[in-house]
Amino acid sequence: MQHSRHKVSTDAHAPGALHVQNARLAFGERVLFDDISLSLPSASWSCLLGRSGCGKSSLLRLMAGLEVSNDAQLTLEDASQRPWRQRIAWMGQQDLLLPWRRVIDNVQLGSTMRGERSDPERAMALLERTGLDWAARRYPQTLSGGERARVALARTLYEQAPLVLMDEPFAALDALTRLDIHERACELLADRMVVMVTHDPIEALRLGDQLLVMRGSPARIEHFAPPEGTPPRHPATDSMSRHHDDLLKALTEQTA
Ligand SMILES: Nc1ncnc2c1ncn2[C@@H]1O[C@H](COP(=O)(O)OP(=O)(O)OP(=O)(O)O)[C@@H](O)[C@H]1O
Repeated sequence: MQHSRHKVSTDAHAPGALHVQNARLAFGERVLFDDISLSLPSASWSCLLGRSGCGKSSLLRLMAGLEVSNDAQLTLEDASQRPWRQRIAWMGQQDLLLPWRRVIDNVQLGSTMRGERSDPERAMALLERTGLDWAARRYPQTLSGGERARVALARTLYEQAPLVLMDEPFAALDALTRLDIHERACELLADRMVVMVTHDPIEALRLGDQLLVMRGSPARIEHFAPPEGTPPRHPATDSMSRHHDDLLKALTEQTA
């Protein structure tokens, strides 16, 4: 499959970069993280990894404006100074497809829920691009897990949001289906800024322009150099194996 992801500059000052600044989140006495700042270059994937419970999903939710703690803060800013909250799409581990709506109606769900006019032609074009045009009139429960994940991807793309936040979106899929959806997601999201939480180092090494390892308490973010080459990188190369070993070491090392 062809994909159009060009080499991404991870220069924080590159035009179009989005800056996450002064992120802080505490639940009562427990400070999950404090003063985290990072930059998301335009048209790039940033993969967020770290031990279970370190705060990855919480940081993502905070970016999406979904975090509920009273002690939470974060600034999202780019050169345009336009507000970001309305320009974010979310894709989680559960596909959340409504079983009583046909696939094409699930793709257009966002506009339906906002009371906006739907665009069935665009929804259909997205289903074609995810290889699911044949399933447009079907109901979600008649599809496989991988097909449902592709519908969820089409629904995310339908939103046309420049920032896409993904919380382990492919975790429930088997390894081969995951490799296939990596290729599709990489091509289809090539022009977006993606932040993806994942537990899978291979997934991060395959897709990430930027690898962010979260660790410590309160958690900090450390940058881990991605393998050479343009995503989606082939999973079985010497370079991938080396980076995999190093990334696992970084993930399992205790911080001082
Ligand atoms: N609303 C909440 N109130 C209190 N504690 C919370 C709340 N939400 C999350 N936490 C705690 O914050 C910590 C971080 O949770 P979070 O889901 O962000 O971790 P994570 O790194 O995504 O973990 P995992 O990889 O297991 O999904 C956990 O210890 C969790 O119990």
